[in-house]
Amino acid sequence: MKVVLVGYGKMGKEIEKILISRGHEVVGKATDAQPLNTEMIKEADVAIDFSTPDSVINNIEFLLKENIPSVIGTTGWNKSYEQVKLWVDDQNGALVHASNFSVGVNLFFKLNEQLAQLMAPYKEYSPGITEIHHTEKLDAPSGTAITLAEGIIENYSALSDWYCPESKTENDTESDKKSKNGNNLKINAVREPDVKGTHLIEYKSNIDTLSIQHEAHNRTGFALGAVIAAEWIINKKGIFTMKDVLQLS
Ligand SMILES: NC(=O)C1=CN([C@@H]2O[C@H](COP(=O)(O)OP(=O)(O)OC[C@H]3O[C@@H](n4cnc5c(N)ncnc54)[C@H](O)[C@@H]3O)[C@@H](O)[C@H]2O)C=CC1
Ligand SMILES: O=C(O)C1=N[C@H](C(=O)O)C[C@H](O)C1
Repeated sequence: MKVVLVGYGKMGKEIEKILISRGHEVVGKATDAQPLNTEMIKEADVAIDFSTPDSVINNIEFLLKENIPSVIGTTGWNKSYEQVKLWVDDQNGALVHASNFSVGVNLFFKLNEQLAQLMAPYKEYSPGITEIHHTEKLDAPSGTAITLAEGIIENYSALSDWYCPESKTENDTESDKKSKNGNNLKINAVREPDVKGTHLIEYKSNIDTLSIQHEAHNRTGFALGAVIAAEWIINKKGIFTMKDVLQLS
């Protein structure tokens, strides 16, 4: 397949290696210096976007108008989800998005939901999420941590929402940062040099702590998952997630 890379940073470069190893061709690379344009997508079968929270919505709108199926890995745009869904429907387009494209994290999402169901009756335990990423990351909490929080909240009736004291990009008002009432799940967002992505779920009581963790050792899993999603989305119509690609629903 012929692919346009939208964003050619840490992830764009990793995806290029996987594309070439699977016999695909990169026909365009959009960056902040050279944004998407009609010339760049002329030959493309599909676009893979790992850009920035500020640029991704314009990129999605452009790709839908140009009828190019897209894989969206960029995080930090959850508040625009309903708008994007409408655009996909209106344009009869094709888009697959995921806060995390790695197979390991998608299995971890399932495990997280099952653990929340198991823990829900035991009120002596308090759940919490910690995510650790590299210091260049623009959004906090991570998209993966938000998906994990939603998975807990859906299966754990004592919780109604999440909050993150270090919140950036979307929930960045002072009231969001302080909204730590009893029904809210705390996400700690930690930034350390060169960390690829670690997510820790803990249920703490006075007696003990139960925990599950996913730690990415490199970016290969994210990139491979995104390429598998690109191979899958061609000739489909609608809005999908990695759950659909992996048939984990
Ligand atoms: N869903 C997943 O599995 C994963 C998602 N991500 C997400 O992917 C995104 C990118 O991550 P990195 O590659 O680490 O960031 P990065 O900072 O290394 O690269 C970002 C790229 O976006 C480009 N860019 C900026 N404005 C643009 C525009 N208007 N049009 C096109 N490109 C533009 C920059 O020039 C740069 O090449 C982040 O939102 C991150 O959270 C990262 C890893 C895995
Ligand atoms: O920015 C990153 O690096 C990552 N972002 C994604 C997220 O926000 O969850 C996925 C992964 O954790 C790496």
